[in-house]
Amino acid sequence: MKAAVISFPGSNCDYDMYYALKNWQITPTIVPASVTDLTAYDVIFLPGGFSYGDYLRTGAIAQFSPIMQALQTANAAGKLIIGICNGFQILTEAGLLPGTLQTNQNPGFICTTTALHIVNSTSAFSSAYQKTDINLPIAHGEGNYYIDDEQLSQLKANNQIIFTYNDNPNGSVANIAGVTNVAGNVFGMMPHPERAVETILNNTDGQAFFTSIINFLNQKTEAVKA
Ligand SMILES: NC(=O)CC[C@H](N)C(=O)O
Repeated sequence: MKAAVISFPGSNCDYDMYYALKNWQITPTIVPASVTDLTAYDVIFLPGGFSYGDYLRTGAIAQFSPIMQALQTANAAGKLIIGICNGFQILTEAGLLPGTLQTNQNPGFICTTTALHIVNSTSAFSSAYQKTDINLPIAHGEGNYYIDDEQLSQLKANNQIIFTYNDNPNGSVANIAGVTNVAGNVFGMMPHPERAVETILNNTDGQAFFTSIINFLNQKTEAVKA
């Protein structure tokens, strides 16, 4: 199983993600945002950070990177595309995920651990969780998820909301922390599962996130073979 971890100028969680993925049956490669072909990869991760210094608006410049056309192609092929924090911001800016990430309701950078509720436990990103509530680190200044009422109804009707905050730290509409696209192959979340994969980190609640993805990819491979 091959994973691309896209590195934008200003990404700072690319090696955290690379390190986390190495614990699973997955071979990660750091791929610069100047690359235009992602066909070699089974799953694509957009890590956290401050791509292009968060200038103009977070993710606003990254959406014009050469890699974005390859991401659109990967999406059309139904590949899993996962954005964490800044990656989530980039995916909304690029129109690959609905909604947008705004400045936190109380402006300022929040760096803490927060409780999340798993709303949809059957997705490719949550199916391995054995519990309904988990704790994950957050670290962002623009994590306030906004979506209008009409699109929010669609998110709910299609089960696209995967994680919500128990104690909404940034003012997100409907406490939303992580969503998928309609097809369920593109996912973004503000919290950082890659920072919660080992006991030495004092939090292993991110493990089942990666296990869910691996299980999904393995089932997909088995289905193709059959
Ligand atoms: N950890 C991150 O990815 C930072 C996210 C983003 N640039 C913000 O501050 O909102």
